[in-house]
Amino acid sequence: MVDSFPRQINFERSVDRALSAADPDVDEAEEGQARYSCSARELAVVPVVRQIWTMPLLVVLTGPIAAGKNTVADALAKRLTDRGKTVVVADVDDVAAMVSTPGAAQAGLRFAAHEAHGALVGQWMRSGVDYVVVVGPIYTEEEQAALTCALPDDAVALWAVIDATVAVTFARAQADPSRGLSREPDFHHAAHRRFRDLLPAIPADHAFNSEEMAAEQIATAIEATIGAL
Ligand SMILES: Nc1ncnc2c1ncn2[C@@H]1O[C@H](COP(=O)(O)OS(=O)(=O)O)[C@@H](OP(=O)(O)O)[C@H]1O
Ligand SMILES: Nc1ncnc2c1ncn2[C@@H]1O[C@H](COP(=O)(O)OP(=O)(O)O)[C@@H](O)[C@H]1O
Repeated sequence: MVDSFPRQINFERSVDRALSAADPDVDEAEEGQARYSCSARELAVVPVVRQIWTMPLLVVLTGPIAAGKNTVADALAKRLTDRGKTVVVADVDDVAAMVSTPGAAQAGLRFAAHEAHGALVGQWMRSGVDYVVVVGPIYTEEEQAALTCALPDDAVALWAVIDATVAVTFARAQADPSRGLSREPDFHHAAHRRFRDLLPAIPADHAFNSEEMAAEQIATAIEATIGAL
């Protein structure tokens, strides 16, 4: 069973960082402005938030193979586009699939695919879209850095883990004839173990158990979180 464990949201870290950089005296000023309905600290947030919101919000969906990341990404994208938002969905595997036969892994280009994906996402984060939804096995610190190092300064990211037990993910993979490697027991279990071992180092703001929540429910919960930011 997987708990839902909200952790510190990166957005809050970004605002705090920007606030302290913007005005070191803001706490003192706040004292003198207490009679106004907006404190100096709240007023100082306005330009910071405006600066942050001129760029897309990044939503990162990671988790084990067949946990439901792509299904949730599609459901979230549909919900957002139904509200008139523009959404880019960028899956690491789609970039890895650009390496022709025998493929990225055999050619030793799996990590290069993460770096190319990071560069691509970095460019989309400088475009006029409203949301960039990233999907992929972004587990290690190096895989995380391949994504985050190309982001604009002050990019705001919400990280969500979509999780399920290996018994369930393996059954799902087995049931999908369009899958290749991930239907093989040894590969699937080793990849799942890698995720499980690295999970504590993933900067997850939320984790969702796709055995307990339908994809639509998970997408709704993520949409509510980003709506509240
Ligand atoms: N080398 C390597 N290391 C780690 N993870 C890997 C690797 N190769 C494939 N994958 C993950 O396996 C999923 C895709 O497998 P498939 O069976 O659908 O296709 S394929 O055989 O890779 O073409 C897909 O995960 P999901 O998107 O979660 O299903 C890939 O991220
Ligand atoms: N709650 C759920 N959320 C997302 N996918 C689910 C859920 N329950 C079952 N699934 C199924 O799991 C399978 C794997 O989903 P997929 O999105 O391809 O996983 P991933 O992208 O993590 O490899 C799909 O057949 C999907 O319909």
